[in-house]
Formats: sequence, structure tokens, C-alpha cells
Amino acid sequence: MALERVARDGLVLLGCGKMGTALLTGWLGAGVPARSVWVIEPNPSDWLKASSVHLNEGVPPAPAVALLAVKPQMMGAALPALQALGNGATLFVSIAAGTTIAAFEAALGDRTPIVRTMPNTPAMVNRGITALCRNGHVGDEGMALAVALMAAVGETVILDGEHQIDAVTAVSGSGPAYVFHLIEALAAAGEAEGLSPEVAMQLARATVCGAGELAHRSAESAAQLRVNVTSPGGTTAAALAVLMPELPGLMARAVKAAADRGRELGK
Ligand SMILES: NC(=O)C1=CN([C@@H]2O[C@H](COP(=O)(O)OP(=O)(O)OC[C@H]3O[C@@H](n4cnc5c(N)ncnc54)[C@H](OP(=O)(O)O)[C@@H]3O)[C@@H](O)[C@H]2O)C=CC1
Ligand SMILES: O=C(O)[C@@H]1CCC=N1
Repeated sequence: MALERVARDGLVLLGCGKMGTALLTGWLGAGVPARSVWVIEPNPSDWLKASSVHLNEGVPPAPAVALLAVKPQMMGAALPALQALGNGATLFVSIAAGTTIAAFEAALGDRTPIVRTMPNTPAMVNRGITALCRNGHVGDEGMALAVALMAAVGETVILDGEHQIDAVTAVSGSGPAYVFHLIEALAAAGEAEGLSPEVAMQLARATVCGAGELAHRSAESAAQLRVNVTSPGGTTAAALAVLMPELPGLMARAVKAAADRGRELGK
């Protein structure tokens, strides 16, 4: 229902790199007509050029949504293209790390309806998760529209407020990179135990994907899924005796570093 408004009144996508492309793919797949989408992107991919969206053709006078998908460092230079849509009925939805609602209000006008979100790259395969929060000018209908847009690429969760978003960025926004690094580290460790690089990487990748899928489908807690692998006195117990004293502290430091960086980008 909410996406019908986008089909009727249009959507502007500012920046169509990795995340913009994932989102646009999801919306087109969910039935939003390409001719309802206006994309501003200085460096369009071949896929984007071949789509039927309005590409670098300006913006319609009152689109339903303007979705901001440029890097936070580029936001200041990019926003003036959409300034005329501020303080109006157009719902602004940002996916940028760091950039605060206050910064958007300062650039676009303090009566602008703004939803700030944090998705992640598994959106590219419809398995993202996006957390959302809003300013006081976004009603329930506007929030439902923002949720529908992000639900086109995965799960959604509504936050208590913007104060939680740097923590979300540090856990699920950046989180896929931690998991990919785990694949790299597990493969390297397999090589050190005598496997070929190819087999080690195949084993590590399939293990992380399989464990992820099991965690996704199973009703059991992560702790119970771990226990299910761990035979008393067996091999897993030996590995966990090394990992468990170290990993929570290391992860807490990594997540804090990401959250601190998010807060820093917001200044
Ligand atoms: N990647 C991730 O895992 C996640 C990213 N995010 C957020 O999503 C946003 C986009 O990230 P991501 O997709 O990775 O970045 P990308 O660099 O892949 O995409 C950003 C795009 O915006 C384009 N761009 C630059 N300047 C302008 C402008 N003035 N007007 C319009 N478009 C412009 C860039 O073009 P060019 O390449 O020519 O500069 C690029 O194609 C960021 O704010 C990031 O914080 C959020 C969650 C996860
Ligand atoms: O690294 C970043 O800043 C962005 C935000 C979350 C994931 N990538």
C-alpha cells in the first residue's frame, strides 16, 4: 500500500552506489515502476544506465520520498540538489552513517520530515536488516512508508530514538565486515593446519554461510546452537577455551570503535 504512493508521486534516489543499487533493485522487484524513480548519480553503473529510471534528469516538484544514499562526507555537497524539496510533503530517508537528523534539518529546513535509517549490505541479496528512527515531522503514515521501502530488502526494526543509531551502525551496519573478516581468519587458520588456500576458503565460507542460515531458521538461541556443536571434552570445547575468554572483549572494543566513529562523523 505504502509503495503505491511512491509509484504515484515518485521517489528521488540521491547516490546509487552499493547501497543505492541494492535498494533500487529491491524496490523495482517489489513493483515500483522504474519511471517513478529519479536517480542522481555522477558515476552511473551500466545496470543503472540500462534501467528505465530517470537518470540525472533533475527531480519532480513533489516526490513522495527523497532517499539519501551518498557517503556522509559527500552529503554537504550533494544535499543542495534537493533543498527545494525541504519543509514540504516529501519524506526524506537517509541511510548515511553519522549524519544526524539535526544536520539534515539545518540543511533542508527544520520542518522537513526525516527518517534516519541504518541498513547493511546483505540488502543486496534481500537479507538486510535496517533500523529506523524519525523526527517530529514524520507521522505514522510516513514511518510506514519508510519501513516499506527498507522492508523491500530485508528485515526492519524501529528504534526508541536517534540516540541508538550509532550502536546499530556498529553492530549491524558494519557487522557484515566483521563476519567477512571471520571467514578470512578461519580460512587462514585452516591453511596453517595444512589445507590448500582454495579448500580452506571453501570450508570457511560454507561454514559461516551454513551457520548463519541455521541461526536464521532455528528457534534455538545462539548460545544453544553453540552448545549443540560442542561435545564435552571434544574439539570444539578446545577451540572455545581459546576463543571465549578473548572474543567478547575484542568485539566490545571493535563495536565501541565503530560507534565512536559514527558519533564523530555526526559532529
Ligand atoms: N556500504 C555499507 O555497508 C553501508 C553503507 N551505508 C551508508 O550508505 C551510504 C552509501 O554508501 P555506499 O553505497 O557504500 O557508498 P558508494 O560510494 O558505493 O555510493 C555512493 C554513491 O554516491 C555517489 N555520489 C557522490 N557524490 C554525489 C552527489 N553529489 N550526488 C549524487 N551522488 C553522489 C557516488 O559516486 P562516486 O563514486 O562517483 O563518488 C557513489 O556512486 C553512506 O552514507 C554509508 O554511510 C549504510 C549502511 C551500510
Ligand atoms: O563503514 C561505514 O561507514 C558504513 C556505515 C556502515 C557500514 N558501512
